[in-house]
Amino acid sequence: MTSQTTSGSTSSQRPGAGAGPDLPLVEALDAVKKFGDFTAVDHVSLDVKPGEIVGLLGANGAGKTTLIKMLLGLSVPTSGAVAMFGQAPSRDTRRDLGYVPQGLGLWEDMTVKENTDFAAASFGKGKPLPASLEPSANRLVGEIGLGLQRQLAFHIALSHEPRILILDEPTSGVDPLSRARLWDAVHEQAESGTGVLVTTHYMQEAQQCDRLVLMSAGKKVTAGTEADIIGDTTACEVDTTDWAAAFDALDAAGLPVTLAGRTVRLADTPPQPIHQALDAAGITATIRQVPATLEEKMTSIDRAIRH
Ligand SMILES: Nc1ncnc2c1ncn2[C@@H]1O[C@H](COP(=O)(O)OP(=O)(O)OP(=O)(O)O)[C@@H](O)[C@H]1O
Repeated sequence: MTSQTTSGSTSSQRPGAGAGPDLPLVEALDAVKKFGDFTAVDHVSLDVKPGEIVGLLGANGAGKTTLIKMLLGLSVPTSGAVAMFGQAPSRDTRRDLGYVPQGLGLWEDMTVKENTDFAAASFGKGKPLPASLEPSANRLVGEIGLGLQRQLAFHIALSHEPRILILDEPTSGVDPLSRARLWDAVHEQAESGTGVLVTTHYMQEAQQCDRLVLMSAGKKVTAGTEADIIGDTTACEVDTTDWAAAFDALDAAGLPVTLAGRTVRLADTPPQPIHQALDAAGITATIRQVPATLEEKMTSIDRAIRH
């Protein structure tokens, strides 16, 4: 890694000067961020290479946004290093960055067109509004719906053709159709070589990423492809005519039972305690061991850490 921490001396490299196909566009190496005695990010390493979509997952407060702010150069690591295009993040490196923060970062008292014009002037290039935003061009951003606001923030983030796109929960509060469209656009970007780092709470979105990094309480707790993360973890599916009674009995026994439709499932639990709880409640059922889903694996990792 050729970077310095954001507080370090300047690099002789220009943004992207050494960025070959496999060199990271953004990178954190053993990054730590403390707020007083509280450690929000605890020795986390992560990178995003051209053309890949990396999903950053974790419950509220896991440290995702704090890590992103360090990668962007908006917050200085307490220790460790962060780099963008092989050098310390700066105003210069941010020219090749598209960033949609959780709060969207739009000027609400300016019109849609004024927002895009302002961004185009700042970056020295821009793109015309897409057809879906054109009818709202002269409306104040504060007066259009959240879905259109998100589309606008995404359009602005892509207008200067960034080499890295960082999206902090880009689809929260967005309807399923708009979410699917946004993900189409994310894939299109990645196929053209842009690296994408995206935080999300939605497992269906996590499954669209090439690699995943899961954070919990500031730490990176697992990373890899969906298959790497699930590994050989299994879940038990309970086949019974009375799924509601089975659910209640397993829940009362303190087992980690969930419902997928009407299918009763228990992740990371051997069949024996399930049989015992069902027998005790007088419920006849067949138990099948099946591969765990990504969500079940994530939940079980998180539960193990918290206990
Ligand atoms: N400036 C700050 N001062 C003190 N604590 C902070 C500060 N910024 C973040 N934190 C704390 O650091 C922890 C991580 O916050 P962060 O926003 O990075 O989590 P997150 O994973 O992005 O969560 P969410 O999904 O809710 O956005 C939280 O406990 C938060 O309260």
